[in-house]
Amino acid sequence: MMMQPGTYFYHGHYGMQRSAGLYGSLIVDMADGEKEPFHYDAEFNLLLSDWWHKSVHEQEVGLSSNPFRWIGEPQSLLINGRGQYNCSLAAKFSNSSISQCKFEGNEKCAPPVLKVRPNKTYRLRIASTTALASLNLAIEGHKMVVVEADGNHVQPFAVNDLDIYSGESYSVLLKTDQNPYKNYWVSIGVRGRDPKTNQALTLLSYSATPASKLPATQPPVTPRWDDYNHSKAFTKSIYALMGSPQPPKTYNRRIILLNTQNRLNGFVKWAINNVSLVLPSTPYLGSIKFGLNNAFDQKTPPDNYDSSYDIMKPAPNQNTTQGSGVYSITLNTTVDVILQNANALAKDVSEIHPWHLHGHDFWVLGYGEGKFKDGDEKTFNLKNPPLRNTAVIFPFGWTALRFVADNPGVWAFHCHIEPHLHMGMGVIFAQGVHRVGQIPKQALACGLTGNKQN
Ligand SMILES: O=C1O[C@H]([C@@H](O)CO)C(O)=C1O
Repeated sequence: MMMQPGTYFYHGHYGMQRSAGLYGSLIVDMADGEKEPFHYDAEFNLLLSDWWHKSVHEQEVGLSSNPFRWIGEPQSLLINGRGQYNCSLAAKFSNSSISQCKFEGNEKCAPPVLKVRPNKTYRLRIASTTALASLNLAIEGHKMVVVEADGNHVQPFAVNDLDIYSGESYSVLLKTDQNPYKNYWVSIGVRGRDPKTNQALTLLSYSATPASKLPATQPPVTPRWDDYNHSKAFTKSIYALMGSPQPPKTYNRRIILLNTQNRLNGFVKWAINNVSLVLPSTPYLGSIKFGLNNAFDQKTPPDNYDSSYDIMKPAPNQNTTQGSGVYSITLNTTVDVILQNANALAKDVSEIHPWHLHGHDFWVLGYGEGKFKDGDEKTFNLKNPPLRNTAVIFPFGWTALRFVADNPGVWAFHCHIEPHLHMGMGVIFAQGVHRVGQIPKQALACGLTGNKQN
């Protein structure tokens, strides 16, 4: 497979392996002789994540229990797998009840310091593999120019801070044009949920200044967690770089996916068009290729939801069904997906969900408030929508995506919040499976395909 140059990461996808720490960065460089459409002198790579003290096993058991036990907010935010718990680099500025971390240098938990030379341009590659947290990153005294999103070039734009949701990646350019005799805070905080987690902090440290010299200033303050206008303003500033592939002008099939939080015999679930995803024990690819119809439930999930459903209120009937969630898509057709957010179980609550598609990029055609309705497609951006593989839905809103089903296989499309996927928040797109060649033996090893050859 041809890999598109850019900033990516990999992770385990079985159970909640990603929450347990099974992930890493994956950077694809430009081919020899090819150049990025922007210049930089050096780069840093920041993979962001969140961390709980409770084991992932205990988290999974809690989520699958009746009564339901939610995982709560993370104990730490991590930068390249490193973070602090009961001390903070910036304790004296942020919260007097926590103590200031004392670093001697080279501690395992110490975050990586970004050591820079003055008057250079640095590329920061930033990716988020958090289990839950939506994040905001800011660098004291420095603007960032966004140039890449999920491996695709975007129209450069300058920001003071950047929102990043689980599953996403960005590259930003940073000019080291400030006083080189000072160090500057790099701060990461939680967005979209009432944060109970300390900021993650590290330093942008100019070569003339030792990293041990902490700034005397307050680290950048993360925008209020529920200031969604701030998040929307950032998200809606992202456009494809001129010359990027444009979307087809029309679609063959439109699938509207209602996102709801539900109950099932007292268990708490998430469901899409009232189907809560349960992954079968036989992997889909082999069972579909070999026509093993009893390997998973063959019921086709609906392409839409009941038009009388009031997305602004808790559902009158909170029950959901469960299923294998497989949408069969005709190969090489254009599919529009409208992700429709709604009120969760509790009154006046609707959360952010970053949706991630395997096997494809999609164009993000637009966002809207309330319920998607006929005529809203007139607001779609068909000229320069960004190509991405992850896009958020905001509380009580919708997000419209378009993709061409040109990659034979079986692909998950799911909320990238790990506990939400575990609770059923995803669907499956199957396309052109007869065109898939040899399936690796390991991918047939379990369930009904256990002794299949192909
Ligand atoms: O899926 C979730 O469950 C909890 C809460 O809704 C019920 O405890 C929460 O904050 C989620 O995101």
